[in-house]
Amino acid sequence: MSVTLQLNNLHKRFGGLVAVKDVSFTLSPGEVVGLLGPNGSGKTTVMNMISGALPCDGGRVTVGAKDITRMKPHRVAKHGVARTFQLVRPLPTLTVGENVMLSLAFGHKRYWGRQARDLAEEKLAFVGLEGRGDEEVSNLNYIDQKRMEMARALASEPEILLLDEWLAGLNPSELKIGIDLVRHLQGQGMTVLLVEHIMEAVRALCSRCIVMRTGEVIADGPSEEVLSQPAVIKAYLGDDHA
Ligand SMILES: Nc1ncnc2c1ncn2[C@@H]1O[C@H](COP(=O)(O)OP(=O)(O)OP(=O)(O)O)[C@@H](O)[C@H]1O
Repeated sequence: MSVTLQLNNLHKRFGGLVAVKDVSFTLSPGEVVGLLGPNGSGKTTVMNMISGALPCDGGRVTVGAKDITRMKPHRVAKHGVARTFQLVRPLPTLTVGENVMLSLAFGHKRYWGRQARDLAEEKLAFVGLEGRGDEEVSNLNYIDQKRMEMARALASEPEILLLDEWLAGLNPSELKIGIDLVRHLQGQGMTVLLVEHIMEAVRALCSRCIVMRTGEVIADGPSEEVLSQPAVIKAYLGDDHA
């Protein structure tokens, strides 16, 4: 895995609201970086623009030498970028395995039939759902839905993974499983951009954090350093705590 994700002056407005303003940063191959900020600061909008779910109004997104700005999500996936969503959105009429196979059919490389089925099983085993490909999606509890969401993202064989609050809503023991899974991906060299409010997870996984406030990046650097900056504490907790 060897590609760099680069954002240059990304900009997005919704009517009169500037949701993302001149956001620039680069993720080196294999980095796991936290994208933090209070509610409404623009994190998901940034993820949406990288993944092609939202067109940007200005700026550029590149993966390696390839400009992926304004590409549709399925084309972005083909350039090695996958994402999970804040809310798990399985296709309920398909089985667990079929949900993963769908991503294989439209991913980075295309797989069909037997090969897709085998690969889906492999991805499901990786996330801890070994042998459960034929189950109804409705059988899955919350952590297993999260696992399936991760398997779907991994099915497109990404080099860069965008995790949008993937760990949210997990209980403490599930959180540990989730953190371990991301760590495992980290060990394989995956580049990860992690939007997360759970600081335990951020501290466990991210050596670097980028913090946004009202659409702008206000800090970017080593996690411990960034998280102790007065401007960051103020953004989260208000003036009295800075
Ligand atoms: N589709 C949209 N239409 C209009 N406004 C939007 C839209 N999506 C986001 N916004 C606004 O843009 C701003 C940034 O939202 P965004 O969801 O990116 O923030 P966030 O940092 O991800 O927040 P959270 O942590 O709550 O998920 C907010 O003011 C939000 O209300």
